[in-house]
Amino acid sequence: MKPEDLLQRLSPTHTQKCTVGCLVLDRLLGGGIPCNSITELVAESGCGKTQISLQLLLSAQLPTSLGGLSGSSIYLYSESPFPVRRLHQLSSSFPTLHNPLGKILTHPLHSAHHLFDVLSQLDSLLSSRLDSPSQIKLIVIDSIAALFRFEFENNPRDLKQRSGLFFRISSKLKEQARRFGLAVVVINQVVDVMNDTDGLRIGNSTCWYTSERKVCAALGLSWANCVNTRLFLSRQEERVAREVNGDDCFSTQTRRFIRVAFAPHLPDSYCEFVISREKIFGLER
Ligand SMILES: Nc1ncnc2c1ncn2[C@@H]1O[C@H](COP(=O)(O)OP(=O)(O)OP(=O)(O)O)[C@@H](O)[C@H]1O
Repeated sequence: MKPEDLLQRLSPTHTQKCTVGCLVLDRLLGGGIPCNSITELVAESGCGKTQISLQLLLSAQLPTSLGGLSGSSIYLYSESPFPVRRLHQLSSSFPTLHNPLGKILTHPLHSAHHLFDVLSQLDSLLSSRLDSPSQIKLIVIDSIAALFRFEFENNPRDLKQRSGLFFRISSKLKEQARRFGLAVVVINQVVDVMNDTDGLRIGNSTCWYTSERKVCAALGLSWANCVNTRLFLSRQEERVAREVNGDDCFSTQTRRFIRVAFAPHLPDSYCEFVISREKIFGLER
């Protein structure tokens, strides 16, 4: 094999992608969420991280001719219970899928160590389903920050252990992603940036703005080095005026944005997106 062939094989530009279920969002992402690597969705609460993940659980089941991965998915969750009703609602936008909820395996997570144990146990399941109609092609972890929040103190010993566990978890995920051709999506939260000196430039920016807060991704620099692609979601409340019986009435409207924070295969770009009852979709600029 020539070096350039190896580069081509490993480059996310050439790897298989999983459609997000919307052409505008796929265009932003160069075709969708790449297989063989880890993609992280970072945002404050209520921005749409879980909604996008749920849509991915469905779009991954689409045939490859429609941008899907023709596969089942695993959803590992640590916070709220698995949102079955919402998934059911979103599935109405995928009428060609037969029993889509039956192709999503779910498992609760109690701690970061538990996540590592669950991932280690997944090897045999992933192997047994390889190249079968029920092969697993997507793993979603919702959310990684919640798992680490309570387990470690802010002292040098705990921080060292925490970084060690980041690398063990991400190495396991990357190994599985490459071996089984999986797309891996990890959800992360944000922390406030208190002053300008707090912000360390990671990717396209030192910090981002959401709901008029200055934030950066939770879990710091060590974890940032564990993911291949980071997508930042934000929201902004806007006052909208409309006339009712000759009077001005004001209401608030939430605008949501998705931005490439860093990715080996994507430029710094963003687009606005909408969460409707039926689906999540991007808006043309
Ligand atoms: N059926 C629906 N129709 C329209 N919008 C919805 C619907 N269900 C949820 N949403 C929107 O999605 C938002 C929640 O998104 P989501 O749960 O993905 O946020 P999140 O970023 O995962 O937050 P958290 O970190 O708290 O889990 C809600 O605030 C709401 O605006």
